[in-house]
Amino acid sequence: MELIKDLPDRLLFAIPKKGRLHASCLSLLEGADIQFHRKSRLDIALVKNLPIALVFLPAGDIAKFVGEGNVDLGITGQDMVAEAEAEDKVTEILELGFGKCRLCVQVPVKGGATNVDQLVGKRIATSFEGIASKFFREVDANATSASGSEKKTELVFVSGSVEAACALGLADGIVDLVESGETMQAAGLHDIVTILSSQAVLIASKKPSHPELVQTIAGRIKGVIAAQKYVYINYNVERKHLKEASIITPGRQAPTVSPLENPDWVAVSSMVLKNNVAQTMDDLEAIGARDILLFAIQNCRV
Ligand SMILES: Nc1ncnc2c1ncn2[C@@H]1O[C@H](COP(=O)(O)OP(=O)(O)OP(=O)(O)O)[C@@H](O)[C@H]1O
Ligand SMILES: O=P(O)(O)OC[C@H]1O[C@H](OP(=O)(O)OP(=O)(O)O)[C@H](O)[C@@H]1O
Ligand SMILES: [Mg+2]
Repeated sequence: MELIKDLPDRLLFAIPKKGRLHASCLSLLEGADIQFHRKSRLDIALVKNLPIALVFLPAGDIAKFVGEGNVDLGITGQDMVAEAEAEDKVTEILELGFGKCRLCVQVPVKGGATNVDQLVGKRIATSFEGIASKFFREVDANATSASGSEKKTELVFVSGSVEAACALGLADGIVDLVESGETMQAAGLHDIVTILSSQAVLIASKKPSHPELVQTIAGRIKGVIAAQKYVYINYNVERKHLKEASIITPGRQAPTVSPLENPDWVAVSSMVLKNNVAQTMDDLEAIGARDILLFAIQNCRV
């Protein structure tokens, strides 16, 4: 941290140092042309082409550091922001579209509880102590007012491999993340409640040291994300079908329409959502569009 104190002129940008979000963050930085060289074992890297220092921290600590203003900007999961109770202390600038998962109450498929009320007074293993205790305090309170019993659900902290806790006899249920559901199913568990949905986000402290640089980085990252989300489509269509074509590929403002030598035909180009592009091409073919070409977008500002 001494090195950080020596960097007053640089914006401090925290990146998860390992784990699920690390690789996607590095590719975002590359797409945003944030150039750096990280020396082996060093958790600080100076950016060569901007007055920024990257700080590599555990994803779980980033919300706290940004919330306290120790670093200006960071990428972490919305679950981590909630767990650090930093929702009011940071500004969420942008959802990044990766690290998507749900934080769920999970119980054994065989012989486990069928709803959360049946977990009152039982043991729950989790590494999300803050969120889980808030959730079960409410479940306990509802059970108390319904039945008069004052049982308290017990939380057992585990730092990883949470799914093993039930099989090992440590807990009757767990609170942990689910993405594909593979880990949960392999452990013989199923989810009975989703406490929150999460994805990676770009967050800033309430008073960043270089507000204009925060905007520059946010703009660049927005461009990289939009470029991943859209492709560029180009095709020829008979002028009489232009209205239908514009409905199929409306673009962000409007499609670009250019005349062709043959006055009955026009060339159309437009940005379209990547995840629906096969359907878009089918629809264009159905109205007689020809020479449909698709291009990847390297980067953009939209
Ligand atoms: N399976 C997953 N799919 C998608 N996103 C996930 C998944 N697991 C975790 N995440 C997201 O990534 C963030 C960091 O999780 P990660 O597993 O990298 O950290 P960790 O559990 O503290 O570290 P590690 O697993 O390396 O010990 C989580 O807070 C969550 O937002
Ligand atoms: O639904 P899935 O696609 O199976 O993903 C969910 C798993 O991913 C995370 O674990 P991670 O791999 O980070 O290991 P950890 O338990 O050591 O944190 C999370 O804690 C779940 O165990
Ligand atoms: Mg993990």
